[in-house]
Amino acid sequence: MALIKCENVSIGYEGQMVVHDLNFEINQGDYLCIVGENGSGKSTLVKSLLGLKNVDKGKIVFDDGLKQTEIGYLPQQTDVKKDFPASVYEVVLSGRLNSRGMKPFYTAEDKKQAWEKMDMLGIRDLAKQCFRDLSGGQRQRVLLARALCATKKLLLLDEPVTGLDPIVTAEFYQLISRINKESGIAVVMVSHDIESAVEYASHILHLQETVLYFGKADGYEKSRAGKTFLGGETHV
Ligand SMILES: Nc1ncnc2c1ncn2[C@@H]1O[C@H](COP(=O)(O)OP(=O)(O)OP(=O)(O)O)[C@@H](O)[C@H]1O
Repeated sequence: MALIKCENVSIGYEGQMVVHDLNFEINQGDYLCIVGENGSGKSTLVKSLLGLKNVDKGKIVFDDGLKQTEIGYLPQQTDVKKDFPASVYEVVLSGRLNSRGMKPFYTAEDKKQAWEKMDMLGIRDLAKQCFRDLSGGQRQRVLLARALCATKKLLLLDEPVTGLDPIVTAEFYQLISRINKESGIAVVMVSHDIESAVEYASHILHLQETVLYFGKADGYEKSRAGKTFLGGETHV
């Protein structure tokens, strides 16, 4: 059973459709990269997957016990307050907010999860440091640990490597790949880095108003959309 199934989904702003007739699904353990030109509707789709924006037509079905509030989300860097005056530990722990319900304090389990995720991402030593003093790569690890605190099933990452240098970018991709393979958490990543998308992802969703390609990553290179996009042309 799919974790998320989009059935004939159209989404727009004030009646003006940005994407239409989207059909695709995300299953447990998948690593889906959403690619497409600037303005093709990737972030709009992400907002709807997170329940922050209603769809205008069709429906998004959540299954396999996944609740929308249990998606671990790593936002675009432009949406992150980089001067946030909190420690790394506090930022990671805040990933537990959604699962806490109305409880006023973090539980021992919340704290255990935060330390576990920091260990998993190799950032335990940074726990007491202020988030705003970190490098871009360290900050992304912290935000990834926070996203992991929020989910057991699905990570949603919106352009997570923007602004990172090539070495840190490669490390970040390997980290995501390891989490996906070892813990079976499904990954949905919006990316402009099409070559890495094909290298690491299991599936590709190419958007341009509608779905130009949805399927296995290894079939994408041979598809018309893939050949054009990978070849550097912009329109299919
Ligand atoms: N709040 C909004 N109100 C009106 N139009 C919007 C709003 N947000 C986005 N749009 C429009 O929707 C279209 C899709 O934008 P979106 O940000 O989803 O694209 P994207 O594929 O994520 O782009 P990028 O690759 O540049 O991040 C664009 O034409 C954009 O101008």
